[in-house]
Amino acid sequence: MRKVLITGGAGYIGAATTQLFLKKNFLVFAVDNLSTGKNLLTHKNYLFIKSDYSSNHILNLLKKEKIQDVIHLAASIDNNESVLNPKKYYQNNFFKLIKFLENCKKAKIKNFIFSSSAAVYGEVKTFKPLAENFILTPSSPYGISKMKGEMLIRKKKYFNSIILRYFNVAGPTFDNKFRQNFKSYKHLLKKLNEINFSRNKNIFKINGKNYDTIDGTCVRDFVHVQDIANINYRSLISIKKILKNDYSLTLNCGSGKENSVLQIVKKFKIISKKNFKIIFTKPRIGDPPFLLSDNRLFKKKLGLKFFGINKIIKDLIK
Ligand SMILES: O=c1ccn([C@@H]2O[C@H](COP(=O)(O)OP(=O)(O)O[C@H]3O[C@H](CO)[C@H](O)[C@H](O)[C@H]3O)[C@@H](O)[C@H]2O)c(=O)[nH]1
Repeated sequence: MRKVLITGGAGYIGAATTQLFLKKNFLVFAVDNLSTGKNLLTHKNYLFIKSDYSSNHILNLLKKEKIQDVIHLAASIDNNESVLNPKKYYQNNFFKLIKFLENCKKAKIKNFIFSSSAAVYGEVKTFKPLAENFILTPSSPYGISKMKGEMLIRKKKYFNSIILRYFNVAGPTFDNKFRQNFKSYKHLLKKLNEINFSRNKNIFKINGKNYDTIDGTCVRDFVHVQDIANINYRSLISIKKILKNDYSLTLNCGSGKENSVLQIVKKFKIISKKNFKIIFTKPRIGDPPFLLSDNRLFKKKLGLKFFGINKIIKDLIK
C-alpha cells in the first residue's frame, strides 16, 4: 500500500485531501498541531500524529515508515492576521519549512507537493488572468512567506516537486463533512454562510466599493475544496509525467472564472433564497483588487475541470 504524509492533515484542505487519498487506497499519515483545524477522521488506513510538521518526531516517522511522498499543507493562512502578526507567518510558513525540507532530505523523500497561494501575486496592477511567470509582489506577510517557501523548494533538486498556487478555496469537503470553520477566519463564503437567517435585520458587509473593477468590488477566482483535493492527488500520482525531465513545476490552481465579491453575494442570495441587506464598508488592508488564474498550463499538465461557484454555494448551504 502506498504511503503519504499529509502535513496540516486536520485542516480544511487537509481533511478533504486526506479523504480522497484514503478513497484511493493510500495509507495516510496525517500530521497536524491542531492549532486551527481539528478535522480528524476514522479509517483503518488513517494514522493521525499530533505534532509540529518540522519536528524530529516526524523525521523519525518518515524514516521508520519509509515514506516517499509528502503533501505539505500545514501553514498559517490568514492574510489579515499576517499583517498584524508577521513573525508568526515567517516562523510557521518559512523557518519551519527550512527544517522540514532538511528532514525530507534526510528521509530521502522522492515527491513533494507544496501548497502555495495566489496571495504570492499580491496587489497586481493588471486586470487580466495571471500566468505563473507573472511578477510576484505579495502584499501581505502571508503572501511573502509563501513566495519565499516556493523559492526554497525550487532550489531543492533532491526530490520532485510541484508547487500549487491555490486561488480562493471554498465549499465543503467530501460527504459535506468539514468546512472552513475556524472562528476567526473572515473568508467571504464562510461569512456569508454564517449569516443568522432567523433574524429579520440581517446585513452583509462588503469590504470596499471603489476598486477599478466591473462593479467596484474585488474580483476573485473561487475553487471547490474537492477540486483542490483532486489536484493534490493527481499532482502526486502523475508527478513524473507532469515534470518530464524537470525536477520542479509551479501551477496555478484556479478555474479562470472571475466573480466580483458583489456578484458572489448576489448569487448566494438567490441560491440560498435568504434575504439580507448588503452594505459597503472600508476596504480591507492588503486586499488585492483582482485575482484571476490563467490556467492554461494547469489544463495542459493536469487537464482537470472545475466545479464552479454555483456548485460551491449549493454544497455549502446543504
Ligand atoms: O465578510 C467579508 C469577507 C470577505 N470579503 C471580501 O471578499 C474577498 C475574498 O476574501 P476572502 O477572505 O474570502 O479571501 P482572500 O482573497 O482575502 O484570501 C484567500 O485567498 C487567497 C488566494 O487568493 C489566499 O489563499 C488566502 O489564504 C485566502 O484567505 C476579499 O476582497 C474580501 O475583502 C468581504 O467583502 N466581506
